[in-house]
Amino acid sequence: MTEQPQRLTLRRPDDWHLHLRSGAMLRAVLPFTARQMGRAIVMPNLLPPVTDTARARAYRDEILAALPPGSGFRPLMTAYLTDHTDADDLAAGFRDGLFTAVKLYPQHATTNSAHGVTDLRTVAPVLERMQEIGLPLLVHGEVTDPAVDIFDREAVFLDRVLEPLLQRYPALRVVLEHATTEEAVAFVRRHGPSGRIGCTITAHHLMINRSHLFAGGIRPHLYCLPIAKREKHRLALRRAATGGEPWFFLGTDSAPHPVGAKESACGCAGIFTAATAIELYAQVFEEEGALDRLEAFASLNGPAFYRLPPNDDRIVLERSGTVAPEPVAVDGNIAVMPFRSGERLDWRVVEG
Ligand SMILES: NC(=O)N[C@@H](CC(=O)O)C(=O)O
Ligand SMILES: [Zn+2]
Ligand SMILES: [Zn+2]
Repeated sequence: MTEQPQRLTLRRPDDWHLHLRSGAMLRAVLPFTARQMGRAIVMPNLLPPVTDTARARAYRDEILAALPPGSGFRPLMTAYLTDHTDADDLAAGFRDGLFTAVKLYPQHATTNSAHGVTDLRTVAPVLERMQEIGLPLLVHGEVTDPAVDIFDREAVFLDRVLEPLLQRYPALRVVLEHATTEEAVAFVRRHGPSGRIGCTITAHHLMINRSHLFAGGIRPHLYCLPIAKREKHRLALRRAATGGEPWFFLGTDSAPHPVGAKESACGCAGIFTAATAIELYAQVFEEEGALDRLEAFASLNGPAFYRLPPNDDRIVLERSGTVAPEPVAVDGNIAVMPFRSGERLDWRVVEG
């Protein structure tokens, strides 16, 4: 039997799917990510959404101003695709290094998606431009057809929307965000070798299945979109994340909401995992006997897809473990609940 490692040194990871929000919420949650991650793809679903270069610049400035002193964290900005997106403005933002990607929210698919795209045909000129200049499209991959069962919305999206999209735009680079099903894993594997598809996997979808949402009563803090699926899907995601294939990479989809908005008759979708993101992934990789593959998933595969260099510096994790924090104060009596709050995790970040 090999001895368990006590310390783990990793090239500093990045978070390729993150919600930072704005104002007091941003100031409360950003330090957690900035402590661990070198960069993050920052989601644009604010109210109002970040739809153009002017808003993205202002949002980036707000994020930079909220960083702890001396932090080297870099936000990578995204544009929220709408029926009215201006392709020239996006292209200028990409050329100037402001935009790293464009985000597709099918209208009403998830939190703050009311301005999302109603029909992909409307944005055809924008997608053509993106494929021409190499600007990646990030997708929330769920159909919004209310006739489709919520647990099937991702799998149906792959057939009805994503496969035709990849065919119609043969050079468009796409990231399927927050994959939750074995169908998504198979889809990404099938297209992965073309080099044009990436896929983020969250820590929580590696840890919970749909039964956890109802364990002993309804668990609003485990509600997110796409919703957690059956156990067989969780196991497929674990094999994908830990299997060493380069098209799967870390994206927490950490999505903070005030506790009151979660613990409600109509609770918001989103799980706040940023406080212990890398610790959660380390735990999963160790359980799968794949700690040696954590660095590729967390720190190398994402930059390779985005054609960026990996981070130069490193973080150190130690087996002494940690306890996921108590609710994090935001403003007045508003707080946000960390995933696994109060529970013990096996690893802790000690340097970085
Ligand atoms: N994942 C979620 O459940 N919620 C995200 C939106 C999203 O990523 O779909 C949010 O902004 O709260
Ligand atoms: Zn989403
Ligand atoms: Zn998200």
